[in-house]
Amino acid sequence: MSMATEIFTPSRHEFNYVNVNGKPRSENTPEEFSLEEIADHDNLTDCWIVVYDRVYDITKFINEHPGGADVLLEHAGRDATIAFRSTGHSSLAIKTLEKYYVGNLPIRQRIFRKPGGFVVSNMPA
Ligand code: HEM
Repeated sequence: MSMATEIFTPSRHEFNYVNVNGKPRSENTPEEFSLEEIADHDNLTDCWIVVYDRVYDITKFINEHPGGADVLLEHAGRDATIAFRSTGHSSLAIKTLEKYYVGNLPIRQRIFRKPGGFVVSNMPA
């Protein structure tokens, strides 16, 4: 057992999310991407955004967005939660988003969704 594993004793909830070596614990555990890593996906041919602590690869959606490609590219590689929310998107938009879900922010970088199912938004938990 490594030193890190001995020191790190996650709670029951954290156990499902956090990993010591940066890799998913299992196939069922959503992958985690840090804001630093997400920032590399910031262009028309490789575009990720964050909405409510979830990570979306919207590369294939950019040219289909009813609100235009430009507003999405302004948020490429960044958190788009405020823009997404303030535009008053419909439930169809939220459903559309789910098609492009690739993973979550690590716990330490989350704002809305905390271990234990605590959710500070009306987005699906
Ligand atoms: C990947 C994330 C996004 C998805 C899946 C998405 C999806 C949609 C959908 C389906 C619509 C049609 C209206 C509706 O159903 O609400 C729409 C409209 C719109 N979106 Fe987004 N959107 C996203 C991100 C954004 C962002 C970051 C902005 C930035 C401000 C934005 C700005 C707009 C605007 C201005 C419209 C209205 C267009 C019009 O009525 O002419 N969207 N979006």
